[in-house]
Amino acid sequence: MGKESFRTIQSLGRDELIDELMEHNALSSDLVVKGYGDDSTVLNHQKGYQLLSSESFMEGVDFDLTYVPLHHLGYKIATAAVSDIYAMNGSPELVLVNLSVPNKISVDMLKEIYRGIGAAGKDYEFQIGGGDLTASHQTLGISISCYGEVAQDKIIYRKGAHEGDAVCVTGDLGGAAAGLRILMREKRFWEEQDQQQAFQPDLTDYEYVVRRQLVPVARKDFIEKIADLNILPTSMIDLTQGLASELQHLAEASEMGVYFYQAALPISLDTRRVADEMKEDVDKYALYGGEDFELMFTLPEEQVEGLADEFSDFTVIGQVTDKEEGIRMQKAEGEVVVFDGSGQQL
Ligand SMILES: Nc1ncnc2c1ncn2[C@@H]1O[C@H](COP(=O)(O)OP(=O)(O)OP(=O)(O)O)[C@@H](O)[C@H]1O
Ligand SMILES: Cc1ncc(C[n+]2csc(CCOP(=O)(O)O)c2C)c(N)n1
Ligand SMILES: [Mg+2]
Repeated sequence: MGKESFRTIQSLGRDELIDELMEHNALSSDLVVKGYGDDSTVLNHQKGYQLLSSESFMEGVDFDLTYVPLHHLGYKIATAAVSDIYAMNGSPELVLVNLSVPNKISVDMLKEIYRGIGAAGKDYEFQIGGGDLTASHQTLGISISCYGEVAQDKIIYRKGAHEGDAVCVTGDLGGAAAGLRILMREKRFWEEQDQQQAFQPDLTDYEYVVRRQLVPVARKDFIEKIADLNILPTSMIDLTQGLASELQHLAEASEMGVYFYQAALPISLDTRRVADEMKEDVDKYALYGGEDFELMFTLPEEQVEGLADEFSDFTVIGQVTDKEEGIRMQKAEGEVVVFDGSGQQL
């Protein structure tokens, strides 16, 4: 391949890259209700729909073995995979685990990863159904594919948001990014120590954010609550890549715009404290940090109160608008900023 034709992956961006790769897909099976482009792939099934999601973590890119306990790693990747099933209002049933293992990883270390996946299996109620195991030269790679199910009349896509709907998020945002900042800082301290063995970081002041980074929890509780209350959001997505990017995904799929309020972003005090310490803007953690695994959903305005009466762990951050309005955020001081196609603030 000539040098002129070498296009870097960065030059395209993630969504464009996936679109281009998928041009090679030759078949569209009757089994497939929604191929790629939502949180899970949707297949026909006698009783409803089958859901498939997949998640890959690479050492050095998605986790760093110097500060990630292996059982947490197992739990976290399982959380990421099931979160995409919950984001379709489904329930996970089974996972396949693919491991690429370098020599530096022992049997006991792999068992620790599986202990984490097993603990997630208990919490989220899935079975480990199999997988694949291969060697790797340097870095550990783990990928989990999750199979889940949802009734046909209960599935929630990214599309479906209506003008005027309230835009809501569960939990609080930016905590995982704050936790990552702390862990990276401690790693730097550790590397700068002469006697590295002797150094024991004290993370007790940062327990909440470090947990948000290392062992995030997928919102099974929310999915169960809306089932109980017979509430069906008009659209939903999980917050893996940060609010800005996922707002873009939801708005695009729904062919709508969103107007939201910076002051309404739910951010915990622990997260704010870390941003202050780092002299960073805490809203950037929420907007661009990712890995919170909370759910964002849209709900007709008149149903918000009914949900709020029974479930308190969610926040209305704005409303769905016409597509032409784009994605806009009203800052605390009143100024309105527009987000462009890549989810970056203009
Ligand atoms: N290599 C790939 N080939 C084909 N489709 C892909 C590929 N990678 C991702 N996709 C599809 O693109 C869509 C978006 O995937 P993406 O991983 O960005 O978000 P996601 O499924 O919500 O997961 P995450 O939790 O990682 O954000 C999904 O429907 C997914 O199936
Ligand atoms: C060592 C290390 N480097 C970076 C990160 C941050 N990180 C990993 S995945 C992700 C979201 C996108 O996920 P996806 O690729 O699934 O969309 C983010 C922000 C980390 N946790 N550890
Ligand atoms: Mg997702």
